[in-house]
Amino acid sequence: MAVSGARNERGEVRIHESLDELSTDLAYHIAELSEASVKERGVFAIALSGGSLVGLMGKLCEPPYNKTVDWAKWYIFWADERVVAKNHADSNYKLAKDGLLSKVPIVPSHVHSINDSVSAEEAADDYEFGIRQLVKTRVVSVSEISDCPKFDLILLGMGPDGHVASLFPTHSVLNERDEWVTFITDSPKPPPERITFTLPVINSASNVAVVVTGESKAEALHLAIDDVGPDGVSLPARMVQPTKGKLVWFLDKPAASKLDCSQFSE
Ligand SMILES: O=C1O[C@H](COP(=O)(O)O)[C@@H](O)[C@H](O)[C@H]1O
Repeated sequence: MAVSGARNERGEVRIHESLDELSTDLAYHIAELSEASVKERGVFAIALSGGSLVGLMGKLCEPPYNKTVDWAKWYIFWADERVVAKNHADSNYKLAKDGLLSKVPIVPSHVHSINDSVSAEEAADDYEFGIRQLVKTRVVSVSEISDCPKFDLILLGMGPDGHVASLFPTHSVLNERDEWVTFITDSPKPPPERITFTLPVINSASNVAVVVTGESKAEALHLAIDDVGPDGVSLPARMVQPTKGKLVWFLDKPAASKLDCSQFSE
């Protein structure tokens, strides 16, 4: 059974016995948020990441969710994308298409992937423009306290270095406050060219879920979640602090192995 505990501004932490248990909990969480959002707004605007996350969402393609989720109301975005062709092995779109989108009845026009035939800078501008149009029509809500889009759910992974989306440690894009979507051409993790949601957009979401598995991420997770003083301040994963939204961490035991669990409640 997952151990859950409210941890001040670091959100709710759910530690799972196995990846199977984590996947079950994650699918349940996403389906619940989808239902609530469709009931309240008539749509569900969800932003995906790449990496290990997509495989862990696999149970959404199985019963009961393949039938019970209102897929026609889903609008799909990416919190980050690699600027490569959509059929390239590094494409986050391809990963999601192969692992999820092709297995459930999502409306093709609701899938908002990047323009892969332009530069990273143009792709970021173009992606932001598209989101602005959807904010105008309220497919994506708007934050009451910033002019940012308010996604119903942003799903993030975290790298062993503590990066989330394509926001890498010490990179200047961590300071971006004006753009919704920005770009980098020097990612320390290949491929180098990427677009990414900025922190103000991530922190304006109604819900953010960060999915982290594996022992290689335990130290960064400790810095991201525990009270570590100045050591963690500049870690991108620690900068994920939704202003009004709910933050939930979905962890397996190896990833959580360096957390100070004394503050968790069952
Ligand atoms: O490069 C990326 O890495 C992160 C983490 O990936 P993971 O495989 O270690 O889970 C991912 O969240 C991001 O979307 C992706 O572009």
